[in-house]
Amino acid sequence: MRETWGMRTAYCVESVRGAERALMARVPEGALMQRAAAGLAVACGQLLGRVYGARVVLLVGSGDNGGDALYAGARLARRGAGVTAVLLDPGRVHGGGLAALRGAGGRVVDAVVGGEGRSGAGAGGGGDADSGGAGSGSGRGAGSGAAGFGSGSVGDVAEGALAVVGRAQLVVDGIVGIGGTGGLRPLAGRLVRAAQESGALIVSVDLPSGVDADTGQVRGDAVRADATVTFGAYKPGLLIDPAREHAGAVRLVDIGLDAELAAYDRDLEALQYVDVDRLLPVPTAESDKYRRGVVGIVAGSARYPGAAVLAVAGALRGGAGAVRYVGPAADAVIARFPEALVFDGPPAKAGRVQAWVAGPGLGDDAARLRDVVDAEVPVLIDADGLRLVDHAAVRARTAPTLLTPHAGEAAALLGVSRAEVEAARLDAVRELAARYGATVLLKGSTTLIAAPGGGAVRVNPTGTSWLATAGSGDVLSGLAGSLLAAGLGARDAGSVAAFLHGLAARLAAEGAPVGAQDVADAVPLAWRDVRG
Ligand SMILES: NC(=O)C1=CN([C@@H]2O[C@H](COP(=O)(O)OP(=O)(O)OC[C@H]3O[C@@H](n4cnc5c(N)ncnc54)[C@H](OP(=O)(O)O)[C@@H]3O)[C@@H](O)[C@H]2O)[C@@H](O)CC1
Ligand SMILES: Nc1ncnc2c1ncn2[C@@H]1O[C@H](COP(=O)(O)OP(=O)(O)O)[C@@H](O)[C@H]1O
Ligand SMILES: [K+]
Repeated sequence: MRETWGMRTAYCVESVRGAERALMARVPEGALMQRAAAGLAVACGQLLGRVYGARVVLLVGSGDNGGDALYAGARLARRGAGVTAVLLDPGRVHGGGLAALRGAGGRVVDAVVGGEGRSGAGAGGGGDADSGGAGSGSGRGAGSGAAGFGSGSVGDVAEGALAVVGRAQLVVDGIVGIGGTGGLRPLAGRLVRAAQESGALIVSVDLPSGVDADTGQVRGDAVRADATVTFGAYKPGLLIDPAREHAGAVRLVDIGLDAELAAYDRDLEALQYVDVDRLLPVPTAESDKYRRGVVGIVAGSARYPGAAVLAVAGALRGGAGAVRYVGPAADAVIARFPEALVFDGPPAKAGRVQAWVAGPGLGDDAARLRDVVDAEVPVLIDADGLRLVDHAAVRARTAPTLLTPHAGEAAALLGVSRAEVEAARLDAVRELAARYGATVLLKGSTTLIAAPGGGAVRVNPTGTSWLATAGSGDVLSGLAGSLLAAGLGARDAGSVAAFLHGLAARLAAEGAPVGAQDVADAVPLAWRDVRG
């Protein structure tokens, strides 16, 4: 799935809403929703393969997210699909959308016992009756919602609603989009579970209902979709776990928002192949090993010599002209990489170095680490280095600093639990960068890179869980340090390293387990893939 166009960006809800308001002032009423619904219907059609005769069920919430689902359902019904809308809050439903669906021959059932008939539809799903909650214009019905899903306090899910969901081929999740707060409410949860158990394809409208659009957090139940069709812009939650996992394959539908979004700061960005290609440090005719950069590696110990070897392995593939290893594992390093320069004295006396990597397998060697932190060149601190380092000394540094914690190390730095970091990665990486005045690369299922001055957080698009293997973080450290030595800024070095590292793991793994050395060995393949 190689993409040749540039940076993928994501915007928070506030920015999307602002851009939408500006655009809506220039286009006919309802035009944006029609664009969204058209894109949604096309995506559903492609997933179904054959629309004619397909059984499609729309889970329709009380806002415009439900409106999108209804208009898309109308389009599918006109192409011959059997479409049934399940209204979660029959008293509050997008009137124009409901009328469109009915006009196209779609059926309507109420989700809740007692709500039946208020939308003019019994559980059996007769579609001809008039809607109690729906007007014919584009606004929403104005019912009280007293017996509705929104209150979350009514009785049972109607059997008829569960039955249609159980028979669906495709379920469209229009429960809630960017207007949502918290996880799914109980009745929605029941219907979603039924959809999940039915084995139907599930397509979420704009976002999987129940996830936090801005942060990727999931507080409670949320839809697990096969695909999500999002409108105007990616939202951060679509790119960050745990929400990202809920989204399935994400498709962006252009509704004409780009020009308006240009007025807003991006919250998240993901480098693509072309961006990485532009950043890779390629030698020129004037290059020599010093001009290409020397990266110093302070890693490994008598107990963990392997970490030194792996960090050097990463560094040799990162574009620096020379790798200088400083520490007690020189024999192991030389045995594997005779091209490495080695030294067993203090880093300050090791000779010329344009960037340092300190920490993998370091044990308790705080003295060597201190030397590195005092150096006036870019420094990457990882693993044991993060545990040993003097926080005030990091904050006092003037040259770029890149910290590369996994969730456990980030949790220790922040004084919270690992689970809290994993649940709220974006907050954690921003907070760490601000607290330490350093660029922070937070590793894990979603790797994020934040700069100390704020601005867009980078998210790595190439990650793969094959990387969850001992020592692969050491390879990443060496790789990123090498890119620092070659002259990249800390944010670029971290994000390019993560991109190459993930790609290397994919290329090395091809669906089978790999070790950290295999990942290092495949970095040149990743490099060629990017340049090719
Ligand atoms: N603006 C535009 O130009 C365009 C917008 N578009 C579309 O509009 C969507 C935004 O629509 P929106 O603003 O109406 O909000 P929306 O996401 O439907 O939800 C709000 C409703 O949900 C409810 N609710 C809240 N939390 C909930 C929960 N956890 N579980 C269940 N329900 C919950 C809440 O009700 P209440 O809390 O009062 O019960 C409220 O009524 C956007 O995502 C995109 O799909 C596209 O058409 C493109 C053009
Ligand atoms: N579930 C996962 N999905 C994708 N990448 C992962 C996952 N788990 C770990 N990784 C990646 O694997 C590497 C592991 O690094 P780290 O935790 O430092 O391990 P080690 O200390 O053994 O080298 C990191 O690049 C991290 O982003
Ligand atoms: K949704």
